Order: sequence, then C-alpha cells, then structure tokens
Amino acid sequence: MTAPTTYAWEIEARDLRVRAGRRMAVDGVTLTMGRGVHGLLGPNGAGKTTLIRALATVLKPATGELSLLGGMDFRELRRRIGYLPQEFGHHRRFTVREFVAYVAWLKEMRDIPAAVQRAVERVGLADRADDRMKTLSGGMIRRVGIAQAIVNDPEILLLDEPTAGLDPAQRLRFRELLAEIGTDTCVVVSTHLVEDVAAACTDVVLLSQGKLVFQGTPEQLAAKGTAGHAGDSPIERGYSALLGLPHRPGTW
Ligand SMILES: Nc1ncnc2c1ncn2[C@@H]1O[C@H](COP(=O)(O)OP(=O)(O)OP(=O)(O)O)[C@@H](O)[C@H]1O
Repeated sequence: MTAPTTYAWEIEARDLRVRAGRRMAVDGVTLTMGRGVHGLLGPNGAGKTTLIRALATVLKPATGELSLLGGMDFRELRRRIGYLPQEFGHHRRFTVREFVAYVAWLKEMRDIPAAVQRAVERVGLADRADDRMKTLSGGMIRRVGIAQAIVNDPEILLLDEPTAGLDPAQRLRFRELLAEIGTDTCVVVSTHLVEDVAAACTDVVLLSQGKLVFQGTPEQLAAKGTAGHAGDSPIERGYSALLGLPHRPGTW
C-alpha cells in the first residue's frame, strides 16, 4: 500500500547547487516537477547527470533545498525512487530475472517474483528473462536497465539517457511506455534527442552551464525558435534559440 500523497510536488528544488568534482555542476536551480514526463535537455556538460544524481540521492546538494516526495528519510525515499544511471553497471552472469530481482530485493520489496515478471514484460523481455545478461544486445541491456528502474512502481522515475543504444522501433515503444508511466508517476528523463522530448514529454527542462534556462511544454519550446536558429525541427530550433546557437553550417 502506498501512503496517501501529502505533497504538492514530487520534486521541489530551491536554489539548488550540486558539486561534481570541484565544479559546481548544478549552480542555483529552482524548479518543481509533478506527475508527467519531464525531458531534461542541455548541451554536454550542462549538469543533467549531476542533477539526476542529486535527485536519486546519490549526491548530496552543496547548498539550497531539495524536497523529494514531501521529504522523508533516505531509506524510504530510495524504496520509492527508480533510477537508471547513464553508466548502468550490471552483472554479466546474472540472468535478466536474477538481476531485476536483486534490485527489487535491495529496495526491500515484497512479492518480488510477480513484480519482476511484470517489469520484464513491460520492457518486452519476457522471452529472454532466463538468459544471462552477457548474451543480450546493447539495446536489450538498456531495457533491463529500464526494467530494474520500474520494478518497484516508483513515484519518481529517473532515467539518464535511457534511449542510448535503442534502435528506432525500440525507441518508439519506449516512448509509449514513458507516456504510460507518466500518467501517475513523476518521470525525469535526460536525453540528447530533442525529438524524443517532442514525442514523449509533457514538460521540458533545459539546463545550460548548471543553470535553468527554460521550463515549459514542448510547444512553448518550439515557439522560441526562428528559421535563423540551428535545427531540423521547430523544437530543435527552439532549443538553439534559448542556448543562443545560430545556424552556422559547417561548424560544431
Ligand atoms: N566527477 C567529476 N569531477 C570533475 N568534474 C566533473 C565530474 N562529473 C562531472 N563533472 C563536470 O561537471 C559538469 C556537468 O557534468 P554532467 O555530467 O552533470 O553534465 P551533463 O549535462 O550530464 O553532460 P552530458 O550531456 O555530456 O552527459 C561538466 O563540466 C563535467 O565535466
């Protein structure tokens, strides 16, 4: 049984600063995120991974406030969060089922076999559930990563570049799954693929150099762009406009 919701937002950050090494990689971010799919965008080094790691309670904020699910102790919080890191470590000799069950066990779940079966089915790996991880393709391993993140039906789901390594058909299915999960969960998904955001996100959060540049709907982001900005689609041009990237063919 889940406790009744007693908070206004699943995620609430106020003037949040988080260090990565010696650098303040998240540098004064204020935002709120509720249910829905929040696409976290930004150029390399913008601070997306660092923000997600702070939301996953892996990194402790240097200053500012971060309230997750209304504030509760870390152990309880971690049971209610799902997290797919960018570099997803797994045990090559574990089967898919063993690995997802192991994560469920770490989260102190009850009725683990049923939850594992459901998570594995949701990512389309039921027929590979008893195969060892080392026999899977890169895209399938990514899907196991998604399965372990959703096995506890989290209230906050954090996915750091989950579509890396997925082929186009898998990406489409993944977007559907995100939309499904986002109806009653706060999903934060970092990506470099602006078209993923347009197709799957209810809300876009754009970071640059550790600061929040924009938060709004994909349509509002698209409306920021003009033909003079870099990009193949309205939303990419909106992204470029907010980052001040002019259209300059032949340059990086
Ligand atoms: N462990 C570390 N030590 C030193 N600097 C770090 C460390 N981790 C991250 N950084 C720096 O902090 C900044 C933010 O990094 P972060 O990984 O959060 O960005 P990102 O938006 O996820 O980037 P990418 O899109 O390339 O994954 C970068 O300048 C990065 O070089």
